[in-house]
Amino acid sequence: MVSTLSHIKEIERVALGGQASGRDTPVVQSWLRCVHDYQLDPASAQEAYIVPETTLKEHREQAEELIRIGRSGLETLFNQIAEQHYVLLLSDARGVTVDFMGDPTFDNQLRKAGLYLGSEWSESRAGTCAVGACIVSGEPVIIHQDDHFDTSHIGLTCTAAPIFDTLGDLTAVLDISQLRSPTAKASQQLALHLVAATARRIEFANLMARTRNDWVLRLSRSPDFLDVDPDAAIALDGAGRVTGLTHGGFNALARTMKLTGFSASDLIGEKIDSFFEMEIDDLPRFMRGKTGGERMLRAHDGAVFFASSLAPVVTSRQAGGILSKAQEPVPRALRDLSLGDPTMEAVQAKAAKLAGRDIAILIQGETGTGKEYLARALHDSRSDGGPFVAVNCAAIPEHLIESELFGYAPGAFTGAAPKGKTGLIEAASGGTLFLDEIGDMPLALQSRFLRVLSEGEVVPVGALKPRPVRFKLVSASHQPLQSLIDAGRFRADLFYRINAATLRLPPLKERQDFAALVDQILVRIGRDNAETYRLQPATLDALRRHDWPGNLRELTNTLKVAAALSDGGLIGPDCLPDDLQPDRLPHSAETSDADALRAALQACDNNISALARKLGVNRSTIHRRLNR
Ligand SMILES: Nc1ncnc2c1ncn2[C@@H]1O[C@H](COP(=O)(O)OP(=O)(O)OP(=O)(O)O)[C@@H](O)[C@H]1O
Repeated sequence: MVSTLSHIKEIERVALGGQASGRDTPVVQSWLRCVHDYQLDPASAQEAYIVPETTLKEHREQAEELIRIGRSGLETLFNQIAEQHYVLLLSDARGVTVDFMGDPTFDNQLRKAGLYLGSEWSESRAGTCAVGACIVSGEPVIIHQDDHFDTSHIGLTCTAAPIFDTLGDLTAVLDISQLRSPTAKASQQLALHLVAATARRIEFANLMARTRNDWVLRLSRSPDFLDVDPDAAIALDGAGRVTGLTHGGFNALARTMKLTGFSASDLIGEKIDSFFEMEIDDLPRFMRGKTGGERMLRAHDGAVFFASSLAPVVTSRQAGGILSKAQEPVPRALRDLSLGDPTMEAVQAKAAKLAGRDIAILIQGETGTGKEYLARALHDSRSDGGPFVAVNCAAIPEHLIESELFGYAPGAFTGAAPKGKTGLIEAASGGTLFLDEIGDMPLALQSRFLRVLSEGEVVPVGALKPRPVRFKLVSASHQPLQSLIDAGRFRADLFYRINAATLRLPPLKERQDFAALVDQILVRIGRDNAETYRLQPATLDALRRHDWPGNLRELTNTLKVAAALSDGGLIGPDCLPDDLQPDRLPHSAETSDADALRAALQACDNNISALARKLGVNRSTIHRRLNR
């Protein structure tokens, strides 16, 4: 084994841009994050950290279902490896070990080494380690002996694989570790294979437990293990839309689309026939008992899989979208979010699960898609209340944003209020801090904010003492933060802190519940004006044809104006702005040709005004069409 000193020197050399001697790329990347992002010092050894009993209880409660579902997989794995003196850790997405199996004879040594229940293996605390590196990269990884950053851990060998939930978010990490191991890293390849296979099985068990009302399509490249240990699994609703998937399922679908840079949640709601040469009615064809040949399934990119389908356990569909895919009740504040759009239903189900948890949420979506609306709904769903403080990082001038966010001490600078000022971060303590357009936060403030998140304290400008703060963080951005990171304008470590889970709002023009949304907004406007509004069919047609670059905000404003211009609450197309005016008759079947137009006119006793009223267009439009 290498000496402590040479290990420290190697990390320092790598941090200064030097070559690493035969290290794997994930190890080098993690070392660089430790030095540059978390400012860890390789020369200062920190023993493993075990969280206090009460904190562990909270983490275990949050991971309770996963622990239950994963238990049999963990036991099987442990039986395979216990003789080699491996221990097994299941950590949550924050790196805290919530389940553990090891040989009790070595309890003391294992506890001291941090291979124990409650140990925290986040990268920012423990330095390069398998659990931490796996949380950051989302990939299986071996961190062997002096791959570890901290010299306290360089005796250990640790191998970890991620576990993703059915909507594609990393929810846990499975790790197996040994106190002592052969020097060669290659000795751990079998361990890597075992953790990755167990993680895959846990994801599958989780998908099966959560999608009892749906079909499950299992896929493998070979027919032999298709029914017992498939490579991938995808849950589908009665209309053939994706409602959940394992990580293997995500990879399989992503490969058929030949797309990169998108996440599993982008695939939720997509129809299965956009990936494979099959319809929903073909699912029974792939059930058990069919021959291998009958179960072949071709993807649109030409790849061939063996497919096996499982019918829903409960066939009655829940009406109204009030129950999420996991059959958890959706809190009242989140119920209005989707009126039948599959993508929004997935967002709603995910939001319902996240709302009560202390998990930092990032909402992505074009301008006006309802990011703040969703942030507030998440806040209103929490039983512990507290203030909701919304800050638009793009709207505050750069020279003011620091004092606005952090506050300042009395006399901190010329022109400051004599009593000082409480910052918005502190004002959100006990509630929710909503940071809109977080991509516009200046870089220097990003580092300060990162410290607030890691230490749970805020230091106002000019103040000497930090003040404790505890808030739920919801951030939003209309720009893809990954591209800001690539451009050096956003810190990657802050990105990981604010983005424990992502909710992605679809643009309005892609929503399938458009008409219901229009109705809902009109009911709200009607309530404010003590009026009842109705739309002429042609008005809805015109609304549907518009592109809505301003999304829900533009739609809400358009409907407010249209309601104000309506006569007796009936909204005709003439109440819409110029760019939405139908310049020709609607393309409906009855009016698309001359015969249909004549028939429609006759039905109105050849009264052009009556036909124009019925179709919701101007009389001049009818005249123009008749002339043509
Ligand atoms: N689910 C919804 N149902 C009805 N109206 C909504 C919904 N979501 C948002 N709105 C309305 O759309 C408008 C824009 O919403 P919001 O401000 O939340 O969007 P945003 O994405 O935060 O916008 P920006 O990117 O400009 O900050 C608001 O008037 C809001 O009331």
